[in-house]
Amino acid sequence: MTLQRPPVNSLNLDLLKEMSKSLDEIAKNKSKAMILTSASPKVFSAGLDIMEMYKPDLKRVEEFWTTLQEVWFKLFGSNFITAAAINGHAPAGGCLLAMSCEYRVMTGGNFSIGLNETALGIVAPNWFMDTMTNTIPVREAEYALTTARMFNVEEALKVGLIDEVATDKDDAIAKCKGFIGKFDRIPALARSITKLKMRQAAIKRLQDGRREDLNEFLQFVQNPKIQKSLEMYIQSLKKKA
Ligand SMILES: CCCCC/C=C\CCCC/C=C/C(=O)SCCNC(=O)CCNC(=O)[C@H](O)C(C)(C)COP(=O)(O)OP(=O)(O)OC[C@H]1O[C@@H](n2cnc3c(N)ncnc32)[C@H](O)[C@@H]1OP(=O)(O)O
Repeated sequence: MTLQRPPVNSLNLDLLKEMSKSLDEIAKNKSKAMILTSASPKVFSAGLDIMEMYKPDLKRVEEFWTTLQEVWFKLFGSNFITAAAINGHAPAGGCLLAMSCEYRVMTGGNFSIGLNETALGIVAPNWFMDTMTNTIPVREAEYALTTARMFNVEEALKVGLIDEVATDKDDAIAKCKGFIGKFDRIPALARSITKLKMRQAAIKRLQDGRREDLNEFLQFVQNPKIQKSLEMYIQSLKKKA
């Protein structure tokens, strides 16, 4: 699955809906595996589209958040094998997508990956945190989340946020295929049940608290102080360009 929403693959409602549909198709056509990557030469995904949260239409922003939850359920909780070929920056929601896969290969270069929410004055939702603690040790996750740490490729490899480094996108995809090939001699049902048991607690936590999570998000986007911060953040991104 190749993310292709220039310039930075920010996750807006339309892209999330497309992803959700594609994940359904992959599950339905009984694909063995999926590799998630990006068509951009330098950004895997810039995370959630800030414009979806800035001065939002309430009905749309509710659909936006529930679709994001759905994409996470379908990706994190998939039966099929998942790997991410991370060929560029992966902040926040971009990092969430990568961590929701079972294996991550990142191309070398001046790219970064991490959950930077606290730097924006935002608290990452529990399921973002659960996805991180499913990937790297709890102590490292707490440190990274509280300090909004963006890891460079070497740091990400050292902490286990990524599994391998690749020279370029083709190499990243080849390495993801290498990971997928490891399952050729492992019974598929045993593999998928084991994966889902490992992920069950995080999945159940969001299933049980899904409405509450949505309400927290809706309160968050309607808070005037948050709106002011988002406005300043958007300006800072635009000034940079
Ligand atoms: C107690 C419970 C509380 C509950 C609270 C509930 C929920 C809140 C949690 C929400 C969780 C949030 C998750 C997120 O994902 S927020 C998004 C975070 N993402 C970022 O901070 C990344 C920002 N972007 C960048 O750092 C860079 O763009 C880059 C990805 C490193 C790529 O750099 P570069 O190639 O140099 O591109 P530009 O910076 O020049 O950007 C090109 C244009 O794209 C626009 N842009 C960039 N990122 C975004 C984005 N995330 N959303 C929308 N638009 C974005 C940028 O403004 C440029 O636009 P322009 O061409 O019009 O100037």
